[in-house]
Amino acid sequence: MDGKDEHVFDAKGEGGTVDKLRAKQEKKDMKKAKKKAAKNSARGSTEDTSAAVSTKELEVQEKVRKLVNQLAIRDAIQPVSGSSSSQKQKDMSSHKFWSTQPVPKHGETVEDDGPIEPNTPHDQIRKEPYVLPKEFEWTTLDLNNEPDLNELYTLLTNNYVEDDDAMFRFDYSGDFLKWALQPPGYLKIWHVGVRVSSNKKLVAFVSGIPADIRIYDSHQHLVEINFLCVHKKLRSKRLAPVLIKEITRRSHLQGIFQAVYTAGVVLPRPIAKARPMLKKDVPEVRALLNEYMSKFNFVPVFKTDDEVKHWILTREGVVWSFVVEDPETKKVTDFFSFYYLPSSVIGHQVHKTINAVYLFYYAVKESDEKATKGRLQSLMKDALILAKLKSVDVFNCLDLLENQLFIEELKFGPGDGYLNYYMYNWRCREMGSEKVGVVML
Ligand SMILES: CCCCCCCCCCCCCC(=O)SCCNC(=O)CCNC(=O)[C@H](O)C(C)(C)COP(=O)(O)OP(=O)(O)OC[C@H]1O[C@@H](n2cnc3c(N)ncnc32)[C@H](O)[C@@H]1OP(=O)(O)O
Repeated sequence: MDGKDEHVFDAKGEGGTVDKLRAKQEKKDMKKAKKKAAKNSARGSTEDTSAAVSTKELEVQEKVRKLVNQLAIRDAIQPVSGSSSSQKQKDMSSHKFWSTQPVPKHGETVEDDGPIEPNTPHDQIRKEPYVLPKEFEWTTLDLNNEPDLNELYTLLTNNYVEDDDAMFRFDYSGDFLKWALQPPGYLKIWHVGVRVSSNKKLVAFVSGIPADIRIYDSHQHLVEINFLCVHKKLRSKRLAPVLIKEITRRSHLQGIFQAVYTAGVVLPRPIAKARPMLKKDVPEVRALLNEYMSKFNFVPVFKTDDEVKHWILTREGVVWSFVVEDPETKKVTDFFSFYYLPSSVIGHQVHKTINAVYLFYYAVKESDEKATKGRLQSLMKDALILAKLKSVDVFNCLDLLENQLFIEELKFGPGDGYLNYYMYNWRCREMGSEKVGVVML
């Protein structure tokens, strides 16, 4: 790492609440966009004039972009094919890091399921953190501490996942991050950050949360890895492998040797019957969800009501859940949920944010596919209407669970990318997306 990096990180203190930081970021983006517009203006018109003249045109362009790009970020995470370097599958020998890890190799045929390497005995697990380049130091973030949360928000909002054209970047809110990273049983030591030693600026992060998963017939208590992020100015310096090794070490110390991660992306019932899920619905929703999940091969196992309360129950501005109950028995028959994850529009003069929601967990209770299809279509229509009422621009979903039963009929625009699901230190047979029930944030 050369001395230039330290210079770059002579950051001014970035205090304030997450909202203030967001406003500050928007101001910064606006300034940048204006500068860019002035630079691009062929006639050399002033910044204000060029903005005024192009506003209408930009709005039209934006509408089209919204439609075309609603799935672009997902594609950026893991595109199917194409010419950009991020889209190419490297051969195993050129994966300097991944070729050393217990993961199945490209092209390997897997016929049986099980760990790839045995658990390391506790006394053989490295006790000291991995060594970072000398300018950096490890930090454990405390997300209940406002400054730590703000720093994480700032790092991610400026450096996390973008689409290929660098037009949009995920903008996870502080509340969302707390929800995603503090489920029941979470461990602070799995919120791993890297700071510049000289000025303590947070420049990289990776997180783990505990999760229970069933994959085929195997129930596992494992770690779910997410929010791996390295500051843009520090890319391609092999910091990511050190972060991954460190979160692996911290998982091993807790006796956990498997991980899951992704890389890359209504029936004739009126809306009035899909009422917000209440605390009292938690036990029924848990039972319904676990039962519904039994059809799939790779699913979360909600062991306690607390987990359902944490993950599914509505938190305004983060996640919404609705249940349908039988008017006579008052039993919950179906439920669905979606989470709110806006994307920043990078450097645009007019539009700052795309308000997007993503379909999260749902369950329906029907005996055959035809009935399930009708039921799901009706439920998802309700979900779309409810999202619209919340001023959402885009409703996204993947093609996992039974989403194929409504995607076409409800006119979802197809994406052309895939979100790849991975298991660490676990070999298992491949499965189609219709067998996947795990939804990751
Ligand atoms: C038992 C417990 C186990 C726990 C651990 C389980 C595994 C968890 C795995 C992590 C799950 C994360 C889940 C999420 O959060 S997915 C979200 C990932 N984050 C982003 O896309 C945000 C924007 N990008 C960045 O911040 C950086 O580009 C990142 C940090 C992604 C890489 O930084 P950088 O660009 O500066 O690269 P480098 O020079 O340091 O390192 C290059 C090496 O890193 C490999 N690489 C690149 N991207 C990813 C990626 N998304 N997953 C795994 N590996 C990745 C790459 O193939 C190469 O290795 P190899 O090809 O030479 O071998």
